[in-house]
Amino acid sequence: MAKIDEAKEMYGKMGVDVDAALEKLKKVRVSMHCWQGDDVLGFDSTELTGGISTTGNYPGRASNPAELMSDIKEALSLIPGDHKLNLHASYAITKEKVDRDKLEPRHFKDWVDFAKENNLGLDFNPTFFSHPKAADNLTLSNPDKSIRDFWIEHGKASRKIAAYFGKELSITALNNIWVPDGYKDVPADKIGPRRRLKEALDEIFTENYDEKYMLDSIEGKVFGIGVESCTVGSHEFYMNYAAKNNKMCLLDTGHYHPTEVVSDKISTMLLFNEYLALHVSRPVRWDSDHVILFDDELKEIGKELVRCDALNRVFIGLDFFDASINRVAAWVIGMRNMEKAILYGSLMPHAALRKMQDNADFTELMVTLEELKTCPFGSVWDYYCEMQNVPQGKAWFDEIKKYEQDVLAKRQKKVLLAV
Ligand SMILES: C[C@H](O)[C@H](O)[C@@H](O)C(=O)CO
Ligand SMILES: [Mn+2]
Repeated sequence: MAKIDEAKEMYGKMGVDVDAALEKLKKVRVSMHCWQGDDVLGFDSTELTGGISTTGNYPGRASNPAELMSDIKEALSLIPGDHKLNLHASYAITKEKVDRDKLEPRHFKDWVDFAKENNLGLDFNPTFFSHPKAADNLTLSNPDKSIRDFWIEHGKASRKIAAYFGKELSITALNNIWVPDGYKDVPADKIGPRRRLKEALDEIFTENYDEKYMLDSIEGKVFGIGVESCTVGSHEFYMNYAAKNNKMCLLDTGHYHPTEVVSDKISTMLLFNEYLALHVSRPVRWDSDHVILFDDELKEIGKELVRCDALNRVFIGLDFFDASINRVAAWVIGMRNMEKAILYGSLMPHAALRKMQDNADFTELMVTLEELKTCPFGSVWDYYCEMQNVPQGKAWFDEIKKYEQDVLAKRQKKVLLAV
């Protein structure tokens, strides 16, 4: 008997329809973040600021649009399904010298063409860091009105660009605002900066866009490097702002206290909001942005998205950046793991489990959950990869090694020759 037939039989005995689970997974577009490919540098700056950092010096970093696109294509060829690409404003492709407040849709036309060629949706993020006007980590909350106005214009420009993506691709684009604003040491005034951030957001959001094309999200955080004592855009700030202004909250799994888990927040957010956005990351002791693994918390997130029937209400994006390993492999590992987590969550008899809980059959609930853990998940995942014409098991890594030898290593050589 083929492995997949054995798996279908075993899952069937647990009350799970494997084919239905695979159909569900096929429809999910995960947003792959472009910034894993170049250590978040973008094309308009040479230094990463904003309280985030990459560590490592693995050879072959993409340093121009052609290289980044080539690496993204390589990664996509090893990831099952059709997805989205998440861009930052710092990745505009233009020969003009254009500052961030003056960015226009045309500066992203090459990305739209790329998305069309590769069957991708696009998401967008204004870039409020790695810029001289963000040098002291105060952008939309800066006491200096001229700096605030610059960033407000950037926020407005980014919404227009996101709406252009949505219209061109017929896939709603998410425009996510994250600002690094905060204070290294105990501030004397917290309500002032938060009021300025609130008013700046109000200005950014004055124009209405068709929700078919673009939706806004706002991303809070506990702290960043250099702004350890106060983050202006905290979780509570954005949760309240979003509720009052009909905006979407974006929960980054690395942006909470170490014992808090985002998987436990999803159901609450879904009860009070039509949509939710995620940045799936892996915090190791802090917001370290490690590559996501198929670990317990990722499985919990996958389970929650499925059992809340929320796969069409949650914008799933990834957010990690590791410069210590092959960057293309990092994308493939993370994207495949996110998909595995959704599949894992789909291979569970949720209605029956819910009934056990409601009937206080906690013993049977525990027994069933434990048995599910040893069901042949791997055979179903391999089958999905085969259906989607991407390598199964570890075979995808052979392709990465070849790409490293043929493409990435040559980039490094070019740099050495130039030295
Ligand atoms: C580059 C991203 O936009 C950034 O990581 C942001 O989303 C974040 O999570 C900052 O900690
Ligand atoms: Mn994030």
